[in-house]
Amino acid sequence: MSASFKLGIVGGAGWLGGAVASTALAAGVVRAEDLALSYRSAKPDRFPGALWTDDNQALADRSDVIMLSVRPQDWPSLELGAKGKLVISVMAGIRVAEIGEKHGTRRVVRTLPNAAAEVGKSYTPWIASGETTEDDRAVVRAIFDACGLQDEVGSERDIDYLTGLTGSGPAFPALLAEAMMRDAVAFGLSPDVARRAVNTVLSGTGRLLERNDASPADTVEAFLGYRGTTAAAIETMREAGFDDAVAKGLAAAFLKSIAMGKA
Ligand SMILES: NC(=O)C1=CN([C@@H]2O[C@H](COP(=O)(O)OP(=O)(O)OC[C@H]3O[C@@H](n4cnc5c(N)ncnc54)[C@H](OP(=O)(O)O)[C@@H]3O)[C@@H](O)[C@H]2O)C=CC1
Ligand SMILES: O=C(O)[C@@H]1CCC=N1
Repeated sequence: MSASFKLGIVGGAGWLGGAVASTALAAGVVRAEDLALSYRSAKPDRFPGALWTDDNQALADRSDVIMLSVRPQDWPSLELGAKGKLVISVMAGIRVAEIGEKHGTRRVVRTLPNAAAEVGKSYTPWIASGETTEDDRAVVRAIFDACGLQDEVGSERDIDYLTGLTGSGPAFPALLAEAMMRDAVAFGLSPDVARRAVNTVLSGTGRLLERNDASPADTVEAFLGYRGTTAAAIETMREAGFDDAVAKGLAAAFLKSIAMGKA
């Protein structure tokens, strides 16, 4: 990877673009003076030393690496020529070939980070077009190593699947937490106590899994082994269709990602 590169984030005012910028700056992957971000509505007041612009072409012209971080429905109207430069997309659904064709480059990387990029804990799968160089790959690895873990995967089909599994992934423990919290409040706990309890369960579980790097099946098995309260709960949840609901949800996300690419 070249020692420094100029990064331009289209849609950098948004959630994910801002999260990647913040994490990449904190990790020293990019310097503030080499960073440009574009906005559409309001100019944000963050990232001192970086350039904010509402001119996407000016951003592209001053950047070596252009990250596309607008919502997929906003991408068709985005006017931006990248003239053979490295374009990294974080957009759900949009295919490598379409991105290359629209922006005039064959150096395209399609990634799918998640919201935990904000705290350096994203999982980011990615796939590169044929003309992407080893230096380009090093840039992608540097940015997304700073955001958490990254893997180059074998097919866009894998990206479509992982869009649900890990791109949407943080929403699923949040969904479980919301259901747990609603149950706790219905039981009679105060919302404050319920929220502290449930959030602590989630963050504590994340830390445990990270430290032990255990297989989830081993973790569940260890809890089932007590034949106590946890086994009573897990077996009842499974009988009520827990595993099936998860599989159906992931299948819906996979199909949605494919459909978004065809729209
Ligand atoms: N958030 C997440 O967890 C994840 C998101 N993604 C992908 O990341 C992309 C961005 O998502 P996210 O950050 O959450 O969405 P946001 O809506 O938070 O951010 C998108 C930003 O793009 C801006 N924008 C839209 N059009 C333009 C334009 N032409 N020029 C400049 N800025 C523009 C929007 O401005 P305005 O304020 O005017 O709308 C907004 O600030 C999406 O494609 C999504 O699929 C992928 C994985 C996870
Ligand atoms: O829900 C979405 O479409 C985006 C992509 C993955 C997470 N958020």
